[in-house]
Amino acid sequence: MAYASSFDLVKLYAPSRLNYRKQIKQRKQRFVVFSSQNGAVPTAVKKLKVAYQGVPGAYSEFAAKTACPDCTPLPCRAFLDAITAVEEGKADLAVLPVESTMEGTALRNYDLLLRHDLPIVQEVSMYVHYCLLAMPGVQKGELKKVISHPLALAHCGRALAQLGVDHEAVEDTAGAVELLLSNRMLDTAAIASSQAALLYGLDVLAQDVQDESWNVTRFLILSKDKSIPKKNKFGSKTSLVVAHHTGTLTVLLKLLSAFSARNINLTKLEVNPSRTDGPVLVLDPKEGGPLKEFPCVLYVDFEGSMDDQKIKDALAEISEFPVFIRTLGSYSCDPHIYGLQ
Ligand SMILES: O=C(O)C(=O)Cc1ccccc1
Repeated sequence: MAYASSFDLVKLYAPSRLNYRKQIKQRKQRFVVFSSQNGAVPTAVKKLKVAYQGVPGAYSEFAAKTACPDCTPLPCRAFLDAITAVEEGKADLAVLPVESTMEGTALRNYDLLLRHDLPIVQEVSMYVHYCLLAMPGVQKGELKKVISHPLALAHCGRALAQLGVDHEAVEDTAGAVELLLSNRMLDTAAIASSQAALLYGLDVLAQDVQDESWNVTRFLILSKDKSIPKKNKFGSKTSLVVAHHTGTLTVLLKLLSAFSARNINLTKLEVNPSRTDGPVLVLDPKEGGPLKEFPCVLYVDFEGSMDDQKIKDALAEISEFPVFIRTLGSYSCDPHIYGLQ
């Protein structure tokens, strides 16, 4: 299992509830010492650092370890910080959740993809099942509030309505758990994974609290390295953004005709018009800044790589139109849906 090692560590250094922060620190230190004893420092140095938003136990951390089982996950406060960590060379890769079966595209995270120049090098899809967690001994009837990541709150709307308590968004699911612990909140629950319950020593008040049992989130792994990753047995996939100032319908027709003429299979096609907060901003890596403004962009994923001639031909045909096309990355297809255990 991709993340078995982290749970072994949890057992070894199971945090006592009062001393949690200190224990986590010790856990990290012990881990580094452990690495350097086994083949000296290079083992630790060579490990890829994968930046993710959240604290240990966040779903993005599981995605990082699934994509890259030997990596050292680097917790970051916000998704933007994870991206900046890669841009500044503090991490090798960043993990970004971009869509979920229940909520569709995470537009804010897509905005980050568009505004930065970090190619997608891998995709990971994971089942996301949530638990309602509280401080040991707290009963459901004592709850006044539930806190979690906005996506998790959205995925659990029905359970929240049934509970009939307030809810509040915080940075990430595991961060919500940490907040409960550090403030000893006895009237508040967190929505997070069962692994976060284990890791932080909280009680599980309810399991599978998401509205749908089939809840899959797709994460993208970003890198600074611009070379196209090698194909695997499932072939390649490419993500593009097609931005334009003209009629969306005409651009869509042009795109569909160029792809269908070459039997290129689309796996995502989404029209994203500008929102109330202004036009969609897209970085043109050839020109650097400033960001280009568009009233509408299309998100397009398809099977094939930018190395394939028929893909190049299709894009050349679409480019006869006044559109701005940016490749977000060609990467190996991964049709597998991973679980947390
Ligand atoms: O908050 C987390 O744990 C995250 O990693 C973000 C997230 C939240 C809900 C589903 C997938 C990712």
